[in-house]
Amino acid sequence: MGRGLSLENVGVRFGGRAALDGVTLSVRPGEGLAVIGASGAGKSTLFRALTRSVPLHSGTVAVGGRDLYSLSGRELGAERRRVGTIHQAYNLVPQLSAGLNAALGEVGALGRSATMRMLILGPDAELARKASGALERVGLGDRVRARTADLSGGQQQRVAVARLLVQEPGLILADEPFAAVDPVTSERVMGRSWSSTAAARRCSSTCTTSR
Ligand SMILES: Nc1ncnc2c1ncn2[C@@H]1O[C@H](COP(=O)(O)OP(=O)(O)OP(=O)(O)O)[C@@H](O)[C@H]1O
Repeated sequence: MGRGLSLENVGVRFGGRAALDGVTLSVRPGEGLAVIGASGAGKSTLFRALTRSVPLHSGTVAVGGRDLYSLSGRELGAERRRVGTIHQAYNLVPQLSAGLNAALGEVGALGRSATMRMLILGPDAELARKASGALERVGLGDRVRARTADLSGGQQQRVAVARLLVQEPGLILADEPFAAVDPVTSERVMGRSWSSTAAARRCSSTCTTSR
């Protein structure tokens, strides 16, 4: 497939035990896919296979028509900028405001000195607008200046989603992005921020959506 995500016969083993075996699926641009399964079924392992953080025992993972596991370090860096991920640990900076945390989504595209300037002086007007727009989309438009540590767990999780939206990734990979968010809010955030397919709206566990 030209664009989107495609897995063919993917297998991952830990110490000889199969955590994934023969996983084949594809997600076209604009589609969302939720992966739901029992504890220990391999959802997080699938997420790690999609981010190339575990070696494959078999099969291929292609993103945008390119085999993810055959990319060089440099190519992978460029590819990672197109792929946004949300982990179960949100990795926010608690002392910084929600707005600045959301703006940090842009860091991959900024150089080191521009990042330092942003941390010292704050984001420029355009990035600040982008960050508050993303916070608005996750229902936190009124908390842009709030210290992230003072937000609830679910609000912090939404800040992590906003940071991802700032990246404007071509592909979003998320491992339980709404574990700490109530169903009504997660439905609203999904509806505003992600692909509006029924599958994406139902996504509550590990999910992928590509645009
Ligand atoms: N680093 C590892 N070393 C050894 N075994 C592992 C490792 N990571 C995962 N596993 C095993 O792989 C299987 C799948 O684990 P995984 O974390 O992917 O499950 P999950 O579906 O995400 O579970 P949960 O919903 O409980 O988070 C489990 O049997 C687990 O013990």
